[in-house]
Amino acid sequence: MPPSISAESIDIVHPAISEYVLAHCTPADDLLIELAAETRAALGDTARMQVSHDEGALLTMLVRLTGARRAIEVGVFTGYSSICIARGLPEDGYLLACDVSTEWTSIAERYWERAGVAGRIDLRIAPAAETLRALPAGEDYDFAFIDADKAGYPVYYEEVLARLRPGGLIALDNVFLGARVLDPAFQEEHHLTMRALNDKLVHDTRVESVMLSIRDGLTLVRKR
Ligand SMILES: C[S@@+](CC[C@H](N)C(=O)[O-])C[C@H]1O[C@@H](n2cnc3c(N)ncnc32)[C@H](O)[C@@H]1O
Repeated sequence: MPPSISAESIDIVHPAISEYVLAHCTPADDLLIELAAETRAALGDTARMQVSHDEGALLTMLVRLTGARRAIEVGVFTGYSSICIARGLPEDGYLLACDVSTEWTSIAERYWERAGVAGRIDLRIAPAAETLRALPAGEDYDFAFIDADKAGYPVYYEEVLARLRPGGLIALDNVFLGARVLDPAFQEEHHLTMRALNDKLVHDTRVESVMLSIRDGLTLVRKR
């Protein structure tokens, strides 16, 4: 366990570095910029759930680098990350997109159409644990992005891993919980769950993993 720290006392990434990083990625296109703006205008502070541009660009790159054809997203919101994933897939690629909100995903569906990726995305509105458990057994998927309710992460991880091909990749978002994983003052269920999952991944011999300090922390897990 690293030394405990007050979550309020640190910036995970210094704001100046954050700004510099954003200015030095391939820029977001007009559609993603418009989606981010509409999400902010419609949902205010809730828009913070959306992945940042650098993280979205990383998702597209990871999907391309793994040569993924079939992907899963757990946590769609208004569709920014699903567009980034779908764009990395080939024309006949497939993205299973899980969420519980028709309100938020109705925005996503509009933007998927406009991005020309709607045909690749299969939206399932139901608790993701149910959707994943109902998938047939078999290592059919190449890539997964987990970015939904944090208490559900251990189940999402196990269900996705069981369906991932060897060499496939899972990306888990928000593994720092705003640095609260380091601060023992935070003892709610999702804090305990994320701490335990982060610790478990280190010794999980089924995979190799690396925790990246991009944004709120992104762990990449490659199935052996
Ligand atoms: C952090 S947001 C996802 C952000 C999205 N990846 C993006 O970049 O715009 C989390 C999403 O998880 C969804 N969610 C929460 N609980 C869920 C559950 N049990 N099953 C599926 N989705 C869930 C929420 O409705 C919300 O849209």
